[in-house]
Amino acid sequence: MDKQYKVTVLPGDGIGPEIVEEGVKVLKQAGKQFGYRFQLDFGLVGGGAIDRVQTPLPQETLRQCRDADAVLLGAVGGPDWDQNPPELRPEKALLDLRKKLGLFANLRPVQCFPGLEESSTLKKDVVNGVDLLVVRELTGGIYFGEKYTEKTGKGEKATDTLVYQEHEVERIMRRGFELARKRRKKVTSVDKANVLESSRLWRKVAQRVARDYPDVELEHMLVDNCAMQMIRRPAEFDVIVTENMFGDILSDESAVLTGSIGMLPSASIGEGTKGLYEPVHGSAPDIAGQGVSNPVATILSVAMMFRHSFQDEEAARTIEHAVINVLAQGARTMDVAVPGDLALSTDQMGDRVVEELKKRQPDPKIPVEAMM
Ligand SMILES: NC(=O)C1=CN([C@@H]2O[C@H](COP(=O)(O)OP(=O)(O)OC[C@H]3O[C@@H](n4cnc5c(N)ncnc54)[C@H](O)[C@@H]3O)[C@@H](O)[C@H]2O)C=CC1
Ligand SMILES: CC(C)CC(=O)C(=O)O
Ligand SMILES: [Mg+2]
Repeated sequence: MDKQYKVTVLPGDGIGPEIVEEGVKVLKQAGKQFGYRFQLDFGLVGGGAIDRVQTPLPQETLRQCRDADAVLLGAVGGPDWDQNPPELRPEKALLDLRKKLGLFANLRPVQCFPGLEESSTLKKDVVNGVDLLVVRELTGGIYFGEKYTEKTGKGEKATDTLVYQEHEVERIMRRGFELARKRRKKVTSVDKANVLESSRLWRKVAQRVARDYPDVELEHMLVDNCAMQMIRRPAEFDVIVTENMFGDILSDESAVLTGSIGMLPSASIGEGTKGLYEPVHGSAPDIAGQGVSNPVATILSVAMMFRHSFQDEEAARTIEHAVINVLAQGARTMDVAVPGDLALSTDQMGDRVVEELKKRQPDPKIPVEAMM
């Protein structure tokens, strides 16, 4: 009897549709190999939704996502909508979706895969062996606080507020410690406690939660220092737990460790198994429509979907190994190619992963300890 799941697919804007197409290919192939029957529902989101139905997150899309076991999203945004008012910004769809689905934990694994050390602009011995996980709080902080602009005698004044409640910090911190337990048992809690009140609460909660995990080491690091250490000695990090905006910025920075932002997947999860899976990058308007974008971040996000939403570590691992193998064979899209490489197009890269996946039957020798 096949395992049945509903997956809502939201391609979005810019390179979104092209990378999602490759993600769906891999989803279908892995589904075939591991005994799944998927119901795929495609929906509108972001700029495309604004153009069609005058809202970035249509009610119908929200319903499709609520109804699904998992959501696969490409990216939203682009210059066409940059001058829109806040309610009509494509990015608002993402914030609303995360909040309304209760997806407070954003997991962003960062690994430098064998062979890609050359693609990083950092020295080989710095990126060698990098394997860290950014656990980013996703439904609080400055992205969700009250914001407004007012006119004053001295010109316009703009306000954004950064608010965290203790329970919001506690649940993300616990998630980070639980994940660290399955990894190398170290949590780096990143804050700006020398300046911000919300960071002082963050640090206090981190210390309290740490008492329940005596087997996990806790270190605190200020975010400015973390930004430096991440490209100075990245292999020393295991799990980084941090608030929404710091996590957003640090995870883009970590792309340098992997060779490209096109290599970074993410899973946004809450209390249950429902999740939203999307690459860390945006809609890349500068390369959209050329068929040169890297679909690996989206494909690895599909692997995370198998791991978290379908609780299928073996299928997740098999997809990840297929990616690792094709990279080891020299398959590269433009963003990770080095001089001498013949860069593959987006769909050629997706096809290579699918072909590699077909070769691998479920492999009992794959270690089952969780990657994240
Ligand atoms: N989750 C989402 O939907 C996100 C959306 N955005 C939106 O995307 C738009 C563009 O934002 P940017 O700041 O330019 O960030 P971006 O991540 O879209 O692009 C930054 C750079 O990375 C490159 N890049 C990104 N993904 C790539 C891939 N898969 N393969 C190869 N190269 C890739 C781009 O070509 C660009 O040079 C904006 O409207 C922004 O608001 C930004 C971040 C996240
Ligand atoms: C609202 C998004 C565009 C924020 C972002 O850059 C991200 O989640 O990575
Ligand atoms: Mg971002």
